[in-house]
Amino acid sequence: MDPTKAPDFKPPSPNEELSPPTDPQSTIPNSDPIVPYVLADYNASIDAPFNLDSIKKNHKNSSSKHHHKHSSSRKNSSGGTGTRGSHRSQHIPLNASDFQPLSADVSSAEEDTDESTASNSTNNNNKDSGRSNSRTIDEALNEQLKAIDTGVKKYQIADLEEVPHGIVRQARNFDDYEFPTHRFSSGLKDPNKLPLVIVACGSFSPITYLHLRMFEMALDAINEQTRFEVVGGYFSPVNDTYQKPGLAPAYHRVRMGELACERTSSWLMVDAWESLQPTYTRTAKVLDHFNHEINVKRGGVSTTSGEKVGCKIMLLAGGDLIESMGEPNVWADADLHHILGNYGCLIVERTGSDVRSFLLSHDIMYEHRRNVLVIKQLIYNDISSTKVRLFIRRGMSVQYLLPNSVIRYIQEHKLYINQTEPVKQVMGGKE
Ligand SMILES: Nc1ncnc2c1ncn2[C@@H]1O[C@H](COP(=O)(O)OP(=O)(O)OP(=O)(O)O)[C@@H](O)[C@H]1O
Ligand SMILES: NC(=O)c1ccc[n+]([C@@H]2O[C@H](COP(=O)(O)O)[C@@H](O)[C@H]2O)c1
Repeated sequence: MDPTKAPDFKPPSPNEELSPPTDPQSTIPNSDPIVPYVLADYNASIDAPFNLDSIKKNHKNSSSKHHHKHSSSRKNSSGGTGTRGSHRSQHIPLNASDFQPLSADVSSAEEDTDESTASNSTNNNNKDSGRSNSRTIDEALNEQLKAIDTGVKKYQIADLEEVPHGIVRQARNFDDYEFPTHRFSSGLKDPNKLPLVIVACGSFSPITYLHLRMFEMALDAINEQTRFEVVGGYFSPVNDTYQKPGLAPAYHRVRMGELACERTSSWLMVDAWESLQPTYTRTAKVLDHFNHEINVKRGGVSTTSGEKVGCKIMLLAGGDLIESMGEPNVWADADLHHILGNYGCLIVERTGSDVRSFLLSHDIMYEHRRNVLVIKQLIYNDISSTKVRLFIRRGMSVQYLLPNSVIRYIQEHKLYINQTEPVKQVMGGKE
């Protein structure tokens, strides 16, 4: 847990500012904030009814603004949105009156806007637009409500545990490393959404059902509360030089992650890049690596029309990790601005941590609050890897805390049985 123990960790001295990663910020897409709310609006629904006429008006205004601003440089990450980029899909509404039309209305609204010199005949076709638009909206809303499929979705069924099938493996050394994309959706399914990749950094020693659940909770929150579409999810196990007590060798942690992802999920992957680095890599740099692989090397993600757009990358973390951002000398301010401003954070609430109060009290977090989505655990899960390691050491059952394939791997490789972590620390540390 304590990065100050990493061999290359240098606490920032009062006179020295730890610089953010050196990757050019220009490669990070100008993605909009994850949460278009201010805290005061917290319970307002992003999908509240909207006024199509005002959308058209706003869209016209903003499109003309876009034409002028097209070449303008990137805005301050904490600043407003909606004026950057000329493409509709890069616009995330900030106010209820600013919402995009439902999918059924997008094309007509857009056609109207794009053809700013629209002929009279087009206008004539739309002469009873007020009435027909509101009818269309109601119809579309009803259709959408009907279309919300209830029940367990096919992709959520975790029945792969006992099915014998191969595991996509990451290389054991950096020379053979390849960025895993076998479950990455290269294209968006919804024309109204923006692509998002979720990255969880941590020890994962071992990976547990809580770590896997975190992604599912994040997926639900993103689908329900934002205009983003998740196109991939990655675990990035920390490097061995992190030297946290109980850290199994990175090779094993990566393999356990792969087993867990491949056998219980249909969309999660493990990226070994961080674990294969010669030294500890700060989280800001890890996110830059994902940006490089997805947005620089692959050019982003295709929309339904085949055009490529930049993919937002967000850090998924538990409340404890976020609270560590307030501890002295653990995170450099420049890194926090980089992570929260250029990427963003999905924070899963953890028992015992008051994330919302922390968000209010932490200046940098508060500054970037629109890029932070706090995810409430509706069913509390507090499985701790530390306790799992203790149970294994004591010969106790860990069944139903982690996937069977991971339990078998631990048995086969005799992991965690000879650990020397002080029991007091294990039992006291997470409470
Ligand atoms: N109970 C929990 N609720 C929410 N997030 C959690 C919980 N446990 C771990 N996390 C998050 O999972 C990520 C990976 O954490 P980590 O590998 O340290 O798991 P852990 O179970 O806390 O491990 P350890 O017990 O070894 O510290 C971190 O972002 C951490 O905040
Ligand atoms: N300065 C930093 O970049 C910094 C500080 C603390 C933790 N972290 C990361 O957070 C994660 C913490 O994981 P644990 O909860 O397992 O300790 C690790 O991936 C670690 O690299 C990064």
